[in-house]
Amino acid sequence: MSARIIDGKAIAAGLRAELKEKVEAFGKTGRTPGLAVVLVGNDPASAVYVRAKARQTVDAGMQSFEHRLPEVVSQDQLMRLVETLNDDFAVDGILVQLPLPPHIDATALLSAVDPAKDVDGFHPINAGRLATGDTRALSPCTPLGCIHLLKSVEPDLTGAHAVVLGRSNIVGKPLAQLLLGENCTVTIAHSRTRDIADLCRTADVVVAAAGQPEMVRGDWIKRGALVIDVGINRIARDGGYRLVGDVAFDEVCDRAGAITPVPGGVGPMTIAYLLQNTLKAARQRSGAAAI
Ligand SMILES: Nc1nc2c(c(=O)[nH]1)N[C@@H](CN(C=O)c1ccc(C(=O)N[C@@H](CCC(=O)O)C(=O)O)cc1)CN2
Repeated sequence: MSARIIDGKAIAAGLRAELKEKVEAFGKTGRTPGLAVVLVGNDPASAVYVRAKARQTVDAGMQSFEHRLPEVVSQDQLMRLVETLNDDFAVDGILVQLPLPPHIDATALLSAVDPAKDVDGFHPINAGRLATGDTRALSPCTPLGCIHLLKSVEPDLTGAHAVVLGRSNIVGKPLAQLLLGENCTVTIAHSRTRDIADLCRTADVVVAAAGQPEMVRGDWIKRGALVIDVGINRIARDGGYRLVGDVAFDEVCDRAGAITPVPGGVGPMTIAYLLQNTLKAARQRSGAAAI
């Protein structure tokens, strides 16, 4: 059996088309949603993602504000920029692109973002809202994208055993909360988990967000399980570079019921949900009903 391939690129394009119509409708209230993105330093991958975010924001009919700062920017300068964006009425969403240089205290900076504009969903208030099931939560974009991809194959995940590989604040922990909200039984596994392959073999859903190239092997996967690959790893192969996920794709394809590819799986959904969160923030700030 070969797994169904979940086409995140196409699903994200569909989401953005729907969003554009909602943005147009929101525009009738007299406002255009605005997203501010802060990029620090010269990381080439971050520059690509920020360019894609700005382009897709404008394509969706929203305003894009880009702030590029040199690698040597100070914590104080960044804190002041965030405060300025918090106070700017035209800015509905603020995103600080990660990773930040090591001299920056990312936790302090992300906690300075107004929770109402925190379209990355990284602020402790939004993490708390997600954990308590508060619908006002702005939740992290990659986990939202993962849930959407899973539900495109299996709309009702009730009772499924989901194993999340990785416990980051950005993906693993919020994804576990979202899966609980879908009535899954959730296990979070990490680098200290024992017998991780055996654990995965009990899973109906495996989400790999461990940052380890091709860590999940074919014989870890129960036949018919759904596999979501969050990893994006650039590895040297055949004299060049190749993008691979945290899942050994060809092996897992032989056993899984459905699987996301890398590239073209979870990645495009992250930006689609950033745009969704920006509209949600704009609507909540203007007192309109949440999307
Ligand atoms: N503030 C944030 N920083 C980072 C986040 C985030 O959600 N918020 N996530 C990642 C980077 N990221 C968005 O910022 C992101 C990563 C990958 C993709 C994507 O579409 N990837 C393509 C492959 C592109 C390539 O060739 O590299 C794919 O998977 O098809 C979009 C967004 C870390 N930082």
